[in-house]
Amino acid sequence: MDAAVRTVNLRKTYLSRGSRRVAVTGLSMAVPLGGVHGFLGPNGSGKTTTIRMLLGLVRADSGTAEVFGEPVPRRLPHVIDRVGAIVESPKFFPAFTARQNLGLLAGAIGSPRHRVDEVLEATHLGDRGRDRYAGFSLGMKQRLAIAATLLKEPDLLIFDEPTNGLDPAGIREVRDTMRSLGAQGKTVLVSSHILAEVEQVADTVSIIGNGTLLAEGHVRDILGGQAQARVRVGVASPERAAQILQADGFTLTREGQQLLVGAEDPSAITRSLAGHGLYVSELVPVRPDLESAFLALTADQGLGSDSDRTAGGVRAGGAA
Ligand SMILES: Nc1ncnc2c1ncn2[C@@H]1O[C@H](COP(=O)(O)OP(=O)(O)OP(=O)(O)O)[C@@H](O)[C@H]1O
Repeated sequence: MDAAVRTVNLRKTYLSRGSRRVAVTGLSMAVPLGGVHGFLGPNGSGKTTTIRMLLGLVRADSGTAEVFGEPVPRRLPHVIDRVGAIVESPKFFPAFTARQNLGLLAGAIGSPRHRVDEVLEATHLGDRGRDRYAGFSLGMKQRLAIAATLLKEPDLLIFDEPTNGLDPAGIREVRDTMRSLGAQGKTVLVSSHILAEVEQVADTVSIIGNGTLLAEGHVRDILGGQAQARVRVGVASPERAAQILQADGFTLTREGQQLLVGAEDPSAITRSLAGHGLYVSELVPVRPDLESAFLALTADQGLGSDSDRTAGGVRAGGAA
């Protein structure tokens, strides 16, 4: 597979208060070319450290990393023009308009002036270019940050938790922007600990915990591999229905008056119950989500034993 980013056995430790803290260990991951790739993990799992190593901001202890096939940091100067990144909140002048701020940046990096209007359009800020930065909502500020990374027409965009601190509307705006960049054929590597957010936008994901890879691939494959399809069944006599279904080999759990039944094909449930004179009033497939897959994966890793790593915890949901 051609990869925009590839790491092999990457390791990074920090010296902290006299002891070594392992941030990333044995991390081998690949980000395919084109589309949105979610980089998922709980707080403290090593996402920012990995991104910083890719950008040459932190040096790995061992292992290798490549961006567009070039080993980094050694050959980073050869590919850096193809990479745009937001790792920390970028600084803009509050009293300047969006267009003035981008114009300054374009001048500094040698991008042609017409790029300013193009990137404002690409981030749906075309009609806000003459507004002052100070009056922007958080979502608009973040989209302006994305606009700034687009000035030099990068092929790879790296966003570290780009929706942190945004309200649902801002999250949606940034998500739509990432989706449209991915659809244009750019590679967007976006880190997050908010699973619902990435699930809605990513084509592929890498999930890490404790600095190492837990799962990687297409979202649908990870969902398929982790969670059995379930169906919520409403029926007048749930107790009797549970007995019948269990006798027919279904696994299930009771939820009040309803049953959650493991089944790929809901019609198998109706067939089984109707055969005993029971008719369902409700039959709703429960979609397996990345959150359950993620929690199952990270639970195996004993996340939670290290108070530092889990200080922020895993935030599931939260997206609009
Ligand atoms: N400069 C540093 N010095 C010491 N330890 C650090 C440093 N940077 C990160 N760490 C530690 O390395 C581990 C990984 O941190 P990192 O920021 O890479 O994780 P993360 O997945 O990006 O977390 P978050 O979602 O909270 O940003 C954590 O235990 C963190 O405390």
